[in-house]
Amino acid sequence: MEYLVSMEKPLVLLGCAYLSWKIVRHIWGFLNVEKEPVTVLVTGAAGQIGYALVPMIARGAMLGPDQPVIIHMLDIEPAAEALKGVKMELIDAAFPLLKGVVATTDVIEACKGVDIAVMVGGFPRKEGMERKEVMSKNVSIYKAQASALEKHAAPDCKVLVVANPANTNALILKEFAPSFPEKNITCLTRLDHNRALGQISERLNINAGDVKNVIIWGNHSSTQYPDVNHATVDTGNGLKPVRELVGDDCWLNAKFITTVQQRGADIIKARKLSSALSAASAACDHVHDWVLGTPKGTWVSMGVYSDGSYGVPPGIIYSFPVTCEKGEWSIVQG
Ligand SMILES: NC(=O)c1ccc[n+]([C@@H]2O[C@H](COP(=O)([O-])OP(=O)(O)OC[C@H]3O[C@@H](n4cnc5c(N)ncnc54)[C@H](O)[C@@H]3O)[C@@H](O)[C@H]2O)c1
Ligand SMILES: O=C(O)C[C@H](O)C(=O)O
Repeated sequence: MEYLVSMEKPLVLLGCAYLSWKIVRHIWGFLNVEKEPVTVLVTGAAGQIGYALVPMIARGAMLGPDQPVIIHMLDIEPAAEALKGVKMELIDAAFPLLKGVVATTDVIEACKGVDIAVMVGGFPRKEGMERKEVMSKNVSIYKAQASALEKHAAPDCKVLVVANPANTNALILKEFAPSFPEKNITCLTRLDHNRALGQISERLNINAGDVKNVIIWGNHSSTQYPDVNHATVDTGNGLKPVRELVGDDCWLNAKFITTVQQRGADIIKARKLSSALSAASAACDHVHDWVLGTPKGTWVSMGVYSDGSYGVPPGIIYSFPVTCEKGEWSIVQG
């Protein structure tokens, strides 16, 4: 009884604080007060992915339709003119959410105060190459840019590495920016995740939005393992396992897996250039879910720092199923 009486006051105070917070939020929304802009860095912004990505960010596809943004774009000197052109086009598109654009070849200016860094700068592979073959060129970029990010970005900056080999570049960034929280450095395997959703939806002739909970395990390379063992389809009449609906384990265990593993190479073969619009879209999905949260009952794939889950050696960047809440990812267990 005494215990309950002693708890009464703090509970009432907590209740009042919660109510006041709800009222302030309500009035804030009612007055339509604009949010503070979030600063997003895109490196390699004059390249193919950059060109597809920056308008998506400026339109709210990454951080939501009510979140103003400032975009910092970095590229190297030979691409400076092209970068200037991208800036001109961003201005010409008159995006209401876009509150500022910086286009620069100076890595320090680019990294200053950024809240989110999407690291696309680097060289893509050509037809017939594996992604690890661009390692010697690209890894040195990530060594050099790690310390600029560490020194000049916002302290809680979230980093998404897109440039290949993505897991390795993210690991290098983590090694060379030791004060960055490990949780803040991730790499893109959402493109592979979305490709898996796309293959299932094509096979079943349904909308990709009705398929969920595929998993990409491992590396953004041909060794990745696309897993449908827990994937489901929303049939409109409850969730059904993908395996049951597809009803063809031979396809799921062979062709489906190699198609997802080799999709990047197939696109290079067809386009003579590596994937760009799907990569940009996946980068938006990755950051969107990381910052704004994954829907209830849904996980996504992200290349994250391994904590030893599932027997994966700790300290490497590995793609796991994750859920996100309040800007933090956690590996789905079990
Ligand atoms: N993880 C994924 O799912 C995924 C998907 C598609 C592409 N990629 C990779 O993304 C990278 C970019 O692809 P792209 O098609 O946009 O290539 P791109 O060649 O069209 O553009 C890359 C840009 O990076 C710039 N750059 C080079 N060095 C730089 C540096 N030190 N700092 C800043 N910018 C620099 C280049 O000048 C160029 O403008 C490649 O490594 C590609 O393989 C990854
Ligand atoms: O395949 C590539 O080299 C580009 C990218 O990693 C992709 O998966 O499309």
